[in-house]
Amino acid sequence: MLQRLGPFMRRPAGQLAPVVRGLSSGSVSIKVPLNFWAGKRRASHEKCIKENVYEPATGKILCHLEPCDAVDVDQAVKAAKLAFGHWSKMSGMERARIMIKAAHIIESRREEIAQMEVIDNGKSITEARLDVDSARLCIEYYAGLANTLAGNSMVFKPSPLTPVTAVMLAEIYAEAGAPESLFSVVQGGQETGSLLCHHPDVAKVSFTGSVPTGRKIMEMASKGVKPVTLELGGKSPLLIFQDSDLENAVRGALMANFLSQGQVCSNGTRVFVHENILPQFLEEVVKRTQRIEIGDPLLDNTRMGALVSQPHLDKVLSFVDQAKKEGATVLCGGEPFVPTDPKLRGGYYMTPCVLGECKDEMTCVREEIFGPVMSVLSFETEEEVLQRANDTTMGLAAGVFTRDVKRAHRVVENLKAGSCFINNYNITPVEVPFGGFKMSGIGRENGQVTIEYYSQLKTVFVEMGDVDSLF
Ligand SMILES: NC(=O)c1ccc[n+]([C@@H]2O[C@H](COP(=O)([O-])OP(=O)(O)OC[C@H]3O[C@@H](n4cnc5c(N)ncnc54)[C@H](O)[C@@H]3O)[C@@H](O)[C@H]2O)c1
Ligand SMILES: O=CCc1c[nH]c2ccc(O)cc12
Repeated sequence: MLQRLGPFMRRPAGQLAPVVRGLSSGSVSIKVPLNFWAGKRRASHEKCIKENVYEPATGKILCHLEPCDAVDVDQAVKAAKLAFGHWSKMSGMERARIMIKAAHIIESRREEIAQMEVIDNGKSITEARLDVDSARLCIEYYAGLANTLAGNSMVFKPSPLTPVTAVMLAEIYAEAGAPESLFSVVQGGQETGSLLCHHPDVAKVSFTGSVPTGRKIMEMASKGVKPVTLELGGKSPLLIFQDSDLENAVRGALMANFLSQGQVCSNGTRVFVHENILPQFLEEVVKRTQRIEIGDPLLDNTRMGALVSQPHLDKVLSFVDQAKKEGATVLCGGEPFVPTDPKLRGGYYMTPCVLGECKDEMTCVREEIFGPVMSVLSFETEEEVLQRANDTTMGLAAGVFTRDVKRAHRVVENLKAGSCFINNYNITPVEVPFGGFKMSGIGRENGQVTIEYYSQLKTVFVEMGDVDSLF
């Protein structure tokens, strides 16, 4: 449980809380360059047009993004190629030691990294601390496997909306003793992304993003016959049967919809509830949704921060308008939210929304919204709900709430999704593979199997005797 304690929370007697310089929303302005390769932060080589990056919590300019052009990308990739040479010559044990050191640095800077992630992304500090813990656990887990494996170097392009914390990770690996450019960061949008996909020295492309962009990535990678891992979008179903523990089903539905302001790929946004328990479910889910504390994401009691950008907030709100036009009922939320604190007034907040009387053909039920909008649908039979749950082009995750173990297993066996949850939702431990069926993606992240997606198999035949020739 220790990993879940933040410095402002209760900790075991005798353990000192780390001293953390606290950031506050609206107080940060980043002037240092955000690209990183060959051992240091770098500006783009050309005086390119800088793009404003905004702090979601306040709408203030946080920093300026200098997109990397072909020369920058080429430098970063060439440097990564050199790093790969050094890294592959190190023993598994040496590589594992560096990874463990990086994990320790992350642990010691937990609060600082989490606060910067909040400023960058807009999510609550409580979630950001858990994300930092996940990152550390992930590195520790793979360090445990590294002893027996070959390694890779990586050039990472973050979303242009959240460019800040990836560079911190690059600095941490460098501090931990990784070869120069083992993990590099190039900033930019689709042009920079496409330069990476096309670069002849990039041997593998791993992409996290939407289905339409994923399709373009696959197309670009196909030109160089490069393998791809695609972690794409979802429209995942959550099935709540009549015999479920209603209290836990409601908790599960909230966890399935409102983490990170609903900006989670695996969210269970199509909530199918058995018709006999629908009124009780709706009453409770609406009551709890209305109680969600929205506001300054750096405050400990905030449970919902700001969405990632103004255009994205507008898009999510327009999905709610469209749902109303198509006949759904807004049971709560779905409105822009203006916090009372004047410094947050330009932030991208909305009230979490529950839509009732949804039907399968509505836009809110068919399309990924990627915001805090739960669509609730009613069902009668198991057979019917399974057919409707699978009636989607995506298949990232799915969940079922029931007290009947046989039903739970039967339902999960028939759900076409990469991660299935029984009586819970959105649990993603690093030991367990994560990835989608159908258009939700290709390949897996996490777990041992992921190693396969980042490795080449080489078969070597050694003849110890004479060649048995037919000629
Ligand atoms: N399956 C997963 O693990 C997972 C995790 C997080 C998010 N997602 C999905 O990501 C989406 C939200 O993220 P988003 O809005 O950043 O997605 P997006 O597809 O708009 O952008 C993702 C990234 O692709 C880059 N990009 C855009 N067009 C490109 C192009 N033509 N060539 C190369 N790169 C290009 C962007 O700069 C960005 O870095 C949702 O659909 C969500 O479900 C999936
Ligand atoms: O938005 C989706 C993020 C996510 C949640 N759990 C996992 C596990 C592994 C991943 O690669 C992404 C995610």
